[in-house]
Amino acid sequence: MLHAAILKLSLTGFRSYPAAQVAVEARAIVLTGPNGAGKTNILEALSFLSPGRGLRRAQLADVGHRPPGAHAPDAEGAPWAVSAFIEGALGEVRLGTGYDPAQEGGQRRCRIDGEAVPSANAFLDHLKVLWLTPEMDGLFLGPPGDRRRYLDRLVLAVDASHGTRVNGLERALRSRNRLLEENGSGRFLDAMEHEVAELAVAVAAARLETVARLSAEIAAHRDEASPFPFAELALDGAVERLIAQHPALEVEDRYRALLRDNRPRDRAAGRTLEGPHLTDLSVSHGEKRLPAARCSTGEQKSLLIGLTLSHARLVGSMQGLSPLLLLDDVVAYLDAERRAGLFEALARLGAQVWMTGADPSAFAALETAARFTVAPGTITRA
Ligand SMILES: Nc1ncnc2c1ncn2[C@@H]1O[C@H](COP(=O)(O)OP(=O)(O)OP(=O)(O)O)[C@@H](O)[C@H]1O
Repeated sequence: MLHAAILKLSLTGFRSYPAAQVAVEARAIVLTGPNGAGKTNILEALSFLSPGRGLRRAQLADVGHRPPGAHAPDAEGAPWAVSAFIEGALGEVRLGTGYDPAQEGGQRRCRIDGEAVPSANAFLDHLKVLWLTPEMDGLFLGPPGDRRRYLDRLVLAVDASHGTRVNGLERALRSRNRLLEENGSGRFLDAMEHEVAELAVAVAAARLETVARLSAEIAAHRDEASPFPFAELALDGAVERLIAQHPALEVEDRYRALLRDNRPRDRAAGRTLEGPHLTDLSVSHGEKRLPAARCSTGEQKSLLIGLTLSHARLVGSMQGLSPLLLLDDVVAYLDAERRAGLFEALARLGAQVWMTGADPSAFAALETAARFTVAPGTITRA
């Protein structure tokens, strides 16, 4: 299998970095430095080499560099850019992305080898970026929306058109809700619900397919010695239930009928009360057969690490190219056995992995890693 890799990364006006450059040739990259030094900022920059708002789900205007002590920035923020020379699915290529409030629209701009592309979706042909951050620790206890977003990122990495589908569904639902509120004509509502149902079934089917593939990937490796528990996954939602119970050809009609029947209820609620926009991803600890939310904090963390590794294997085997992995502050919290298990799993995966931590000694066992020291505004080879 081929392995995607960042060869060179350049940041301009990005978070704590007025300008920074990093050249790497290793499979494992370790960034260490004190709290607040700017380690996560580097991972965030890499996460912008994929669709979406990066691993912090940031507003574009917040990302541009603010010099220390500067007055509060204006709402539009400062321009910023991330550029990476990578070895990807189609060979060596330069991916560039950034934001400039002076440019019309204030959208994120993306380029491949200097040529503008419509969106970061185009990056998926070259590179998949997966991440695990401390903010995801609460995933199993938090609201379903967080798990749905997590699920959709899992799907997006194996099915590049999923983002467009999900956005389309959200737009169509907003239009339906507006029509209901305005007491729009039945004919318009019929047409809108037709669109909602088509997109809803496509979104639910793509999620179910990814969950099935991921479950198969987990099952294929569950007998391997690993310090990370295997996860059992399921989707809980109205359309998923229809897909499980009825022939594929009937599902869209049935969901459309449900929407029609629910009009009075949905109008009163001001939103659509059933559909894949409310689906939940349920995760259980495989050996213990216990919902993840009832596992200990450490077990939940281990489950997430195991899921991330399985997902990375799945993405790699589907694309023939292992993804880039970003592990923010993951290693420090693991005991020695789990740490060794993680390093072994990463070596087997072969993917390029960027890891952060405050304490360099946590990474001592990674003999071939490229090590960098991060301080406010700078990143230097250790
Ligand atoms: N737009 C910005 N301009 C300048 N500095 C910023 C901007 N956004 C965030 N920062 C600074 O970046 C720093 C946080 O960086 P980051 O989260 O990468 O730290 P870290 O090294 O990962 O820390 P920890 O070990 O605590 O996780 C903070 O000091 C914050 O003030």
